[in-house]
Amino acid sequence: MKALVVFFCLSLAMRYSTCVPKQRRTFPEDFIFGVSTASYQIEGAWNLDGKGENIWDYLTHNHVEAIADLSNGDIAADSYHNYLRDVEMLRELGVNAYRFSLSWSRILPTGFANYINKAAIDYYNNLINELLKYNIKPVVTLYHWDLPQKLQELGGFGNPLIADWFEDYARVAFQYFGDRVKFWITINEPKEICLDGYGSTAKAPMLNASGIGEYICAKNLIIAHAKAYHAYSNDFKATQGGVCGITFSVSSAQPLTSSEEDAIALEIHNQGEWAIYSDPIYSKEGGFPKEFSERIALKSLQQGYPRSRLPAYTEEEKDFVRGTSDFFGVNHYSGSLVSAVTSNNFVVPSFNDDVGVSYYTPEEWPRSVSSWLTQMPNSLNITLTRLRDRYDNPEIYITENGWSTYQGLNDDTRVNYMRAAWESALDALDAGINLKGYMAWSLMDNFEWREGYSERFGLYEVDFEDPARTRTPRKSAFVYKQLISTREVDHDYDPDSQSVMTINDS
Ligand SMILES: C[C@H]1O[C@@H](Oc2ccc([N+](=O)[O-])cc2)[C@H](O)[C@@H](O)[C@H]1O
Repeated sequence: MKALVVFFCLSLAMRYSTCVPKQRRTFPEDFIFGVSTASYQIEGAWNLDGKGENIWDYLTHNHVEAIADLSNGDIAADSYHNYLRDVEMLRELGVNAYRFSLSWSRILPTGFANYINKAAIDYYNNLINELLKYNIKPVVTLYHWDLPQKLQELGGFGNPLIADWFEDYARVAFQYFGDRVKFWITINEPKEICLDGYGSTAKAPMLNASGIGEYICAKNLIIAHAKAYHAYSNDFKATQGGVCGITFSVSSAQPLTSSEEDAIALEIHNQGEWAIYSDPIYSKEGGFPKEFSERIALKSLQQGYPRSRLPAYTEEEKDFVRGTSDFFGVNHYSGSLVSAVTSNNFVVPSFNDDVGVSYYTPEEWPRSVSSWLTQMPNSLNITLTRLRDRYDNPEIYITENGWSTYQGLNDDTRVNYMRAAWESALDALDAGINLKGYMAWSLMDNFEWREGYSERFGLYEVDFEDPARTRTPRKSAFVYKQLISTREVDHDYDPDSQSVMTINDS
């Protein structure tokens, strides 16, 4: 009888794929499930207990109009005072990792390592100890965009000395927290720091040195990362036994057509968007990607510059940087189709003009409330496959992945997006991609940079009108909790967004 049913189902399945129950696949036992946040976006306490000013404090206080809702991160989710509740939320979700960042200017108020702020050390020690009490692995980012303002006034990532300043800061972090922190991420998203902050006005410090600033930053930043990596591996790794790496934002891109021109456009896009940051570390050749470098060199000459706007890596620098990461951190959100056909209406010089491609997102792809974030089918797997093929299957952690909504607890669009991402991650695992963990962005609503609080990325909603900054789980929080406890994606599970979260500590 059973055989008959299976036969009946299988033959029908050829026409109606829904007849056969979808096979549930399982994430590996040792898979890391976490959530991510960043210091400026959640901590608040912008000037308490000796913290120094950073570039987001400076921007939001001196150019109020730069933020969509005229807000700032002065209080944000007030995690400086609410970290115990934050850890309680992590226990509710059942995650085994929490990615957060250290505020450089809280630890070193001047930016330099001449003076260490004890209150900052106490704050992060308390948070780390609370996490470890519940077996939650601290995944610590040293730099998530909040540069001390004093260092910005000295040029920030435009000044090659940033590499020394960053190494000094990293050493302080390793020294004070490395006995308990075993997973370090030096820098979050080089592209957003350099292109948005130095090549345009999308993020602080809004330098807008278009076509030049982003490339100077690209090299200085990666050398800074490498200095911190070497400091860790030379002086801390043997005794502390952790890993150290870096995280890139890598969106998903496919060619719009099967033409050779679009294939070339896709490769140039990939080189410009992320490989100019990751090739120096992960490619065998080292240094900036060849075609992109040649393209900028040629354009620079045509534009009358006596040398390329993209600074070169010396052979010594290439050797210093190559191999400086124990894993590949990926922040993945969105995707698009890339075409060689462009309007050529770009500012000159600029990164957009240098890349010279155009982007298309089909109408049917779901859209979030963020202009840049759409749900491309199978996008995570496309991205991970590309990284596997380019860099010989490195160990990969998804360090951010998430979706924005407006305020409200019923976040079905986020649930759909995350389930699709998890299925895509399972596809990647099935294909032998060396994926070790997934961290959702974000644990809770927070200050979304120039969008302020108008775009919400939290699994937990934060009431920013409430002085207590009450946190309430959204539907997606329950769905993520279900995924973590079963390690399977259950598309039928439909939690009531008002249900109460419980803690099942093991
Ligand atoms: C929502 C989070 O975005 C991260 O940054 C970005 C920005 C843009 C893209 N993109 O694909 O265009 C990806 C990631 C950021 O790291 C985090 O802080 C959040 O703001």
